[in-house]
Amino acid sequence: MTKDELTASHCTPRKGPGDAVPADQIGELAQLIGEWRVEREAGQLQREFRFRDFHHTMGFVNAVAYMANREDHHPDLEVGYNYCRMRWSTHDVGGLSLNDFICASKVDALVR
Ligand SMILES: C[C@H](O)[C@H](O)[C@H]1CNC2=NC(N)=NC(=O)C2=N1
Repeated sequence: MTKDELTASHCTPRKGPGDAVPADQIGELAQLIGEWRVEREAGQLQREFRFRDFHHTMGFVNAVAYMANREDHHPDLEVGYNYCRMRWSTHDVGGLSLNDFICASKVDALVR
């Protein structure tokens, strides 16, 4: 898969351990979202974004929220004046599903 294909993909319902990304496929997907930290043990993707001020931070957060609602897949956010720390994981899978990589890639496209 290419980065563009990942970004253009959409989330689908993924439930249960059978929908987790197999360990031997995580590396290949991780290469496509190189700015994210892939925490295999915790089963999550994490990235920190920095902004000029609160207006820019919240513009980004709102764009992410809009995308997440459309995809029905939602990040954990830690937001401050000029930063947003973001984590993606799939609760229904208990770790990483393809949905997490899709959404991380879509977020990358917002700040490109
Ligand atoms: C029914 C609905 O698809 C699920 O509750 C979705 C909503 N958003 C979600 N977001 C995340 N991050 N993980 C989930 O498992 C999840 N499940």
